[in-house]
Amino acid sequence: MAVTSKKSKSKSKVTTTPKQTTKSKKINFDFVPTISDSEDDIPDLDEDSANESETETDPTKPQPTTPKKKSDKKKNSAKKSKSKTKTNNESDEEEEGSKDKDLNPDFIFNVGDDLGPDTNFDGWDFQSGGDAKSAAGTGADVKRDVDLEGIIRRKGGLTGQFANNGEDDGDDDEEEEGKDEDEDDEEEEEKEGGDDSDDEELAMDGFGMGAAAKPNKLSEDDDDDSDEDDEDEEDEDEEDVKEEAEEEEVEADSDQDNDKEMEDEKDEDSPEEVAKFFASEDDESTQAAKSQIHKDFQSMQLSRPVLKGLQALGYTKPSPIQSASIPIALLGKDIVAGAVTGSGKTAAYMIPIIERLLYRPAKIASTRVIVLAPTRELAIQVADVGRKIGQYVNGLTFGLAVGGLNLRQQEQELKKRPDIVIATPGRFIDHIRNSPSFNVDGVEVLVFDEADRMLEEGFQKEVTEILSLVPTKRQTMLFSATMNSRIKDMIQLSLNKPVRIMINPPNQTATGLMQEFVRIRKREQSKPALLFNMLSKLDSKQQIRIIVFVARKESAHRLRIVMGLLGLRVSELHGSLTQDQRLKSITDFKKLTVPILICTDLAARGLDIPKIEVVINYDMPKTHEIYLHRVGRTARAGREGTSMSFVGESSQDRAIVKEAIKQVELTKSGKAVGKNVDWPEIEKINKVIQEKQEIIEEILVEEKQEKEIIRAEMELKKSENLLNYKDEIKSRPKRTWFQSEKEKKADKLGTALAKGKKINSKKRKQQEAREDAGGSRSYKKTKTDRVEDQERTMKRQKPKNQEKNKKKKRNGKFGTKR
Ligand SMILES: Nc1ncnc2c1ncn2[C@@H]1O[C@H](COP(=O)(O)OP(=O)(O)OP(=O)(O)O)[C@@H](O)[C@H]1O
Repeated sequence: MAVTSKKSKSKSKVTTTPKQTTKSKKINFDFVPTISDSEDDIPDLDEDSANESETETDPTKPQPTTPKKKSDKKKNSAKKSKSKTKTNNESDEEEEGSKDKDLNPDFIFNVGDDLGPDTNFDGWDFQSGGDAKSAAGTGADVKRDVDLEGIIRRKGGLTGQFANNGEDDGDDDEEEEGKDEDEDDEEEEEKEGGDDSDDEELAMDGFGMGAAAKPNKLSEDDDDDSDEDDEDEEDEDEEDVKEEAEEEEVEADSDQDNDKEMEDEKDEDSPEEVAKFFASEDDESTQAAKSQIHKDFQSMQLSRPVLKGLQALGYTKPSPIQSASIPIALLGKDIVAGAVTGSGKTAAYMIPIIERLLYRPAKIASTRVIVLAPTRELAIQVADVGRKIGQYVNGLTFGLAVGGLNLRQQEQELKKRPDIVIATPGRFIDHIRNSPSFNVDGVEVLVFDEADRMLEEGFQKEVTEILSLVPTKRQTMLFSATMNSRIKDMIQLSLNKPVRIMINPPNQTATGLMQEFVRIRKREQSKPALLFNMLSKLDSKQQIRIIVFVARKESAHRLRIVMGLLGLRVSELHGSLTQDQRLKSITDFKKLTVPILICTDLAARGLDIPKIEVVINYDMPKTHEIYLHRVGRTARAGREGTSMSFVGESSQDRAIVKEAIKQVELTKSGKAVGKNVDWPEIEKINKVIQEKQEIIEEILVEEKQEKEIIRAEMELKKSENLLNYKDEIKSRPKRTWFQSEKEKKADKLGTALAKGKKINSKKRKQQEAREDAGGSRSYKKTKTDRVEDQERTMKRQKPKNQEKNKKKKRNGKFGTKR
C-alpha cells in the first residue's frame, strides 16, 4: 500500500528508487548472530560463594475543513508560543548551561558527520495528558492523602542535609551548607580512595572480571461537576481497582518471570519459520527502503508540518531505527522492530503515522490509529511525543484511554473520535465496551509499544480481545528494545508479512552506559545502608536524577521511610500509589524537586526522562531482559549514564551479571566493572538504621491509621452521594468489565500453574473453582447485559420524553397554530 500524498502529485512519491539507493550506505538489519551459549569466555564469579545458598531477603494520533483550519492555525501559533515559554521556564540555567554536555558524540542519532543529538525534547509532559483543571493536568482526582513526610518529620527524620531541597526554605544557610558539604565530600572522597584496598575480596576480581571488562476532583470545577463526579466515583473506584490489578501484573511480571523464561529466550525460531513469517529480504520496495541511510528527515519526503514539529523538538537527523523504519512504515507495511533503549523508537512509528493521516485525510471523524502501551505513564508519554511531533499539523487530534485518569473526561475526548488514541489495554477495552460513541471500526494502524511485553501472558487476554475488535485490514507495527518475541507469540497479531528491522544486536545496552556491580555477599541486611551511602556520595546536593529499582512495592515504601529518617528525601513509584501520587512522583523527579525515585518495574520500560544519570538496581531483576530495560532509563539518546547493581549470591543475580559482561564484550558497547564499596562505613550506617527499626514500624502504623481515617471519610462521602443521587446513579447503564479483579487474580494463578510453579492448596482450590464455574467469562457484553442497558437507557429517557410530550402539547395549545 503505497502512500501517496497531496504533495506527492506535484513533488515526488514516498517510494524509494534505485537512484536513492546508490547514494546510500547499506546497513545490516539482521539480527546479529545469536550469542553463544558457551560460557567459556565468561569470567567466573567467585566459585566459593557460588556454592553458598541463595538468600532472599527484603530489608525493606486530520479533518481539514477550512474554518477549522483557521482556528487551528490560531491554536497552533498559541501552542507554539506557549511551548516556547514553557521551555524557557522549565530549563533552569544550570541545565541549559550544561545542555547535552553529557552526550556521547559517537552515538548514532546522527548518521552524518557532526555532533550527537541536540534535542529540545525535555522529556514527557503530563500537562498535555488532559485538561488543566486537576492535578498534573490529567483529570485525575485529587484525593486527600496521608502526609508521610509529615509523619517522618515528627519522628525525627528528614532533618539531614538532604531534606531541605525543593519547596523548603533555609535559603540563607544554603551557601554555608554547601561549603560544609563540599568539605565533607572531600573528606569522603579521601576516605573512599583509601578504602579500595580494604575490600579486595569485593573488588572487580570478586566477579572474576579483572579490570574493566571493556569495555480529587475537589477543585473549582467541582461546583459544576461535583455531582456527576461523585456519581462517577463508584464506577471509577471499581475501575481503578481493575486498573490497579492490571498494573500489578506489570509489576508482578518480574515475579512470574524466572530462569525458565531465560531458557525460552534461547529457543530461537527456525530459519524456515522466519522465512515463512517475515517479509522476504528480496522484496524490492522493502529492499530499496531498507538500504538507505537518511542523513536528515528532509530526504524522507516528510511533509512540512511534520518537519516543523521535528525541528521544534530539535530532531535534526533520524536515529538508525527512525531511518530504517519510517520509509517502510510509509509503504504501509507491517513492521517488527527492535533497537536499543533510548534510540528514538517512539518517533520511529509516530512520524509515519502522522504522515499517513496527513496525506490521507478522513472524510468523517474517526479513530484511525491505536497505540497500545503496557503502562499508563508510558502511554501518556507517547501521547506527548505524538502531540509534539504533530503540533503543526492542522486538526490532528490525540486521545488517551489510560487507566487511573478521569473516565468521563476520557469518554468525552473519545466521543470526538480522535485520530490517534494511545491506550493501556484494560481501559481501552473498557471504553470500547462502555463508551457508546467510541468505536474502532475505522482503525487503520495498530502499534504495540514494548511489544514483547504486550505479548506476554499478563496481557494476553486483553490483546486477544482488542484484536477481535479492530479491523483485520490494518497496518500493524511492533516496537521494543528487547523484541525477542517468538513467532508463535506474534502469530495471533495476524501480521501481514512483517518487515523485520533489528538495528542493534538483541540484548545490547546503550553505548554510553557504564555498568557497575557491587557484590553484596551475605550483607543483604545492609542494603538500605549501602543505598544511603551511595545516594549521599553520588549526589550530596541532590542535583542529579537517580532511579532506584526494587523488587517489591513494600520495599520501595519502606526504603522511602528509611531514607527519610536518615535525612534523604526520595519519592516512590509503584502500583500501590494512586495515579495522582504516581504522576507527582514523576513530575517531582523530572523537575529535580525530589531527584531520587525508588520504583518497581512499573517504571522499567519506556520511561524517558532525558537526564537520569544513575540507575541503581537495589534488587536485581529476574531476567536480563528486564535488566536491559531498567538500565536503559539512563544513557539515552547518546548520553552517558551509570548503572549500579547490588548483586546477591543467587544464581539468577549472577547469571544477569554474566550476561551483562558477555554482551559488553560481544557488542563492544558500554562498559562493565565491579565496584568497591566502603563496607565498614556502610555497617556503621546499618547500625543506625537498625536502631531506627522501632520508629519505622511506628511510622508505618501511624500511616496506616491515617489512611484508614481518610478511607472512612471517603466512604462516608460516598454513602451521602449514593443517598443524594440514588435515582440518577441507578439509571446509569451498568458498566461491564473485561475481567473482574477476582478473575485477574485467578488468571495469575493459572499462569503460575502453567509455569509449573508451586501454589498452595487454597489457591489451587480457588483455581479449580474458577474452572468449575466455566473458566473465563465472555469478553463482550452479553445479550443480558445489552437488554439491561437498553432498559436502563429507556428508563432514563422516559422522564425526558414525558417532558418533550408535555412541551409538544403546550406548543399545540399556545404555539404558532391559531
Ligand atoms: N532524531 C532524534 N534526534 C534527537 N533526539 C531524538 C531523536 N529521536 C528521539 N530522540 C530523543 O531520544 C530519547 C529517546 O527516545 P524514545 O523514548 O523514543 O526511545 P526508545 O527507543 O523508545 O526507548 P525505550 O526502549 O527505552 O522505550 C527521547 O528523549 C527523544 O526525544
